[in-house]
Parts: sequence; C-alpha cells; structure tokens
Amino acid sequence: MIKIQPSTDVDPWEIPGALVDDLSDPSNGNLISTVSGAKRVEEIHGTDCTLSENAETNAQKSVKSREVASTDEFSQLSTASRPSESDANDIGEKQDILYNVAEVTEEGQRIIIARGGEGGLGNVSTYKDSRNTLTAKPGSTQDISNSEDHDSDHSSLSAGLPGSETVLVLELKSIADVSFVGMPNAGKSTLLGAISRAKPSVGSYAFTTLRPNLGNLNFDDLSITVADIPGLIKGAHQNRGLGHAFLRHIERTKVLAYVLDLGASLNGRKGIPPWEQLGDLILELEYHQEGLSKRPSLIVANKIDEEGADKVYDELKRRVHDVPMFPVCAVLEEGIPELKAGLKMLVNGEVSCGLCLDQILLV
Ligand SMILES: Nc1nc2c(ncn2[C@@H]2O[C@H](COP(=O)(O)OP(=O)(O)OP(=O)(O)O)[C@@H](O)[C@H]2O)c(=O)[nH]1
Ligand SMILES: [Mg+2]
Repeated sequence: MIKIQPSTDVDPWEIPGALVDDLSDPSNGNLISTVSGAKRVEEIHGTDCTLSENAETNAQKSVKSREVASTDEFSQLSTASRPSESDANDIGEKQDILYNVAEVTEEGQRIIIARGGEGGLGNVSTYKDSRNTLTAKPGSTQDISNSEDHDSDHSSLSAGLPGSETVLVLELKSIADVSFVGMPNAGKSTLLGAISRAKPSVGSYAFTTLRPNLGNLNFDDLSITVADIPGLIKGAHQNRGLGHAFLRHIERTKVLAYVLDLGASLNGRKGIPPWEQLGDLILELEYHQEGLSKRPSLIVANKIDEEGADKVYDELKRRVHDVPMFPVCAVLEEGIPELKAGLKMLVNGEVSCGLCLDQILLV
C-alpha cells in the first residue's frame, strides 16, 4: 500500500483545511476538510503566511466558528471584501475575517493555491498491465500490487482522485508613489485631475470615488504615479465606510499627501476642521497598520478659494508643525506647480518627514 505522507511544511492554500492528510481514509470523502482548519490557521500564522491585521484581531474569536462552519468561510470572504456602490451607504458594515493567503509581489512569482488530483491509470496503462505484472504508479494511493484482483477491478484501477478545491478572493493593492488620503469630499479627485491627465469623477457628495484612480505626474527626469484613494472616515479601520477596502491601497504607497478640506467647517457647515481631519486620518492609518503614517508626508490644504479659508489655513499652520504644507485650489488649479515640486522632492527622498499626532495641536 502506498500512502501519501502528510507534509511537514504547511502550504498557504491549506487554509482552512483544504487538503486532507490521508486520501485513502474513507472518512475523508469530502476533500474540503473542516476538521483541522482552526489548527492550521494557527500554524500558518506562525510560519508561512501572514494574517492581515484585521484577521489577527479576529482570529481567536473566529476559531470556534471556523470549526463548525469552515466551508462557509470563503463565501463570507468573497462578500466581505467586495465593495459595491450600495455598500458605500452602509458605513456601519462589519467585515468578517480576512486571511492573507499569499502576496504576489514580484513578476513571475508562483504559488500553489490548489493541488491537482491523483492521476488515474488510463486505458493504455490498463491494457499493458493486463499483460505484464502490475507495478504501482509512484505516488498512487491505491494498492495495485495484486494482479489477480486486477481483472475484476478494472474500473477502480483506472479511476483517479479529485483535486483539492479552494475559493479565493484576489485583492489588488494599488501600487503608487503617492496616495491622496483625505476625508470624503475633500477634493482628492479634483486634485488628481488638476495635477495629471486623469479624469476621475467628481461630485459634491461623499463617496463619489469607490475605487482608487491613478494618474501620472510627469517631469523631464521622473514620472510619479499618484493614487486618489476613496475617502476615509473616522472608524475606517473598523470598516466604517468600507474603510478596509480603501485603506489597503495605501499600504504600498511611498509618500502620503493628506488632502484637507479648509472649507469643511466654514460658513455654518457642520464639517470637521482640517487639523481634526488630519488627526483622524493619522489615527485610522495607524490603527490599520502600525507605522503607516510615518511615511514621508505632506499636507494639501485644499479649497483655499473659499471665503474665510485663508484664516483657517493660518490656524492650520499654527497647529501642525514640521511637515510641508501647500495651500491649493484644486478647482482653479492654483498652487499646483508648488505642490508638484513638493511631491517630487518627497518621492526622490530629498526631504523626509512623517507625521504623528504629537505634531498636531488638537485642543
Ligand atoms: N471651492 C472649492 N471646491 C472644490 C475644490 N476642490 C474640489 N472642490 C469641490 O469639492 C467637491 C468634492 O470634490 P471631489 O474631488 O469629488 O472630492 P473627493 O475628495 O474626491 O471625494 P470622495 O471621492 O467622496 O472621497 C466637489 O463639488 C468639488 O467641485 C476647491 O479647490 N475649491
Ligand atoms: Mg473622489
């Protein structure tokens, strides 16, 4: 009897229990085993795969439910991380567990996500075998050493075994040199249109942008990719306003440009003052991934054209220190050349200044 030995290395695609250890065990008829899923997730966490931050916090809580309802997991994942327009209104939406099965970060990188089944012995090999002494196919799980049984059991000899199945959600993390990070309606998409040839949708309502828009900022000696990230609100790290789907695009970016709306609390509007917008954004980034806000950063103080915005800008300068700040009117494309030069310097590493809450006077 030839048996497949369980591998000591845990493959990422084994989450959660996608492969049975012993294919010859009749109790393992269903290849999507639910028995050892929780254990494997824990093993993987310490070895091959990294769980996303969100998964780490939820992993312990979910172990029990996974043992019971492991087969439902992937369908939950599929729906949990797929944003849709109607979802955008549901800013209290909860997201289930997310596993980082693997990250494909290099061209040509390969990972196994599902293994093929055991090959059967086809007609040709059966014909040959009937004349010769049977020999076991390497890796076969079937006992084919007894040639007397062979004639009476042709059908089972030629049958293969099914491969493993797994359902994955592929996530594209935008890779950009610069990300525009800001609250909804701050003018990020308008700004992208002002500094590049991109033509993103602009609207005077929140969540106009639901997927990042990319634009290129071209200099004689350099081209910079800029991503207009959908708006983030307080609680985004808990997936408020589809925060998870939006925050992950920032992970790969080199430089952060915080786009603040100078007019949000002007003229009787009940919006958040720009220094508080900045504080909230930094917190959301840090909660999502520690150290994320330490990347080279600058501030775009947008809507400087609004009545009273210059005073708000002065107040912003008084409250926020040691970070480059650019007053801009994205609609009229004012302040754009200075901003472009500032972005170029940060991307080139000529200046490097991250942001933290200590640099903001919030009270
Ligand atoms: N007065 C003024 N309005 C602006 C300026 N920039 C953008 N706006 C307006 O602000 C509103 C929101 O602009 P968007 O560019 O869609 O804002 P956003 O940050 O991309 O919004 P989301 O996609 O919801 O995150 C639109 O009505 C714009 O016309 C500006 O410099 N001055
Ligand atoms: Mg937008």
